Amino acid sequence: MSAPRVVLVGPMGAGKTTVATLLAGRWGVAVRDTDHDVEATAGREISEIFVDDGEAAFRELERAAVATALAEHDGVLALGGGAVLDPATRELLAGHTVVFLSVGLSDAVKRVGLGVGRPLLLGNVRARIKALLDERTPVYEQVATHTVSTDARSPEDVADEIDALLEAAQR
Ligand SMILES: Nc1ncnc2c1ncn2[C@@H]1O[C@H](COP(=O)(O)OP(=O)(O)O)[C@@H](O)[C@H]1O
Ligand SMILES: O=C(O)C1=C[C@@H](OP(=O)(O)O)[C@@H](O)[C@H](O)C1
Ligand SMILES: [Mg+2]
Repeated sequence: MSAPRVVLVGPMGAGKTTVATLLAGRWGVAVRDTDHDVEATAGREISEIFVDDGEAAFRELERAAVATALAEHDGVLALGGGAVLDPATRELLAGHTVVFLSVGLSDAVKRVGLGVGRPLLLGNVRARIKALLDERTPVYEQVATHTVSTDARSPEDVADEIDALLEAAQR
């Protein structure tokens, strides 16, 4: 049975997609991102799925995408920021190496800009991110085997820490 070498979770703007790509390049393994898988399955962008069918429909596609990726992907896997809200997904994550990329409000706001392409940030981006961080941080902590802070750090620096953490865990 294969399992991802590492699964990255955390809020929008934590750098999951960016750091997953960096790590996979370093390790010479494939990268997978459940947001991309959902878009490929639906044949539409995430913002279109939200507008056309609503968030619940997106979450159902996301739940299936995460389950498939956890079962068949053996490289680096980035989840969308809200994937861990699903209890079945949290159960599936048990036993995997899961890194919570944490980010504070001000860095997250800088990184997502106007939030284009992230429908949950429509309106007041700062207020939306604050609410999501408050609500979800305990859930990220619950599923994570490791936590890495990304505030004021480059993606390369974050990837270095994950690399070192996993190497130490294998020893
Ligand atoms: N450590 C970092 N420092 C500064 N900018 C970053 C960092 N990580 C990611 N970014 C930038 O922030 C934005 C969001 O990154 P992304 O990887 O899409 O995050 P996520 O997938 O967690 O939502 C991108 O423009 C990316 O280049
Ligand atoms: O936090 C969320 O609920 C979401 C995060 C997004 O992914 P990123 O965390 O990669 O931006 C994407 O799945 C969707 O817009 C919803
Ligand atoms: Mg992403």
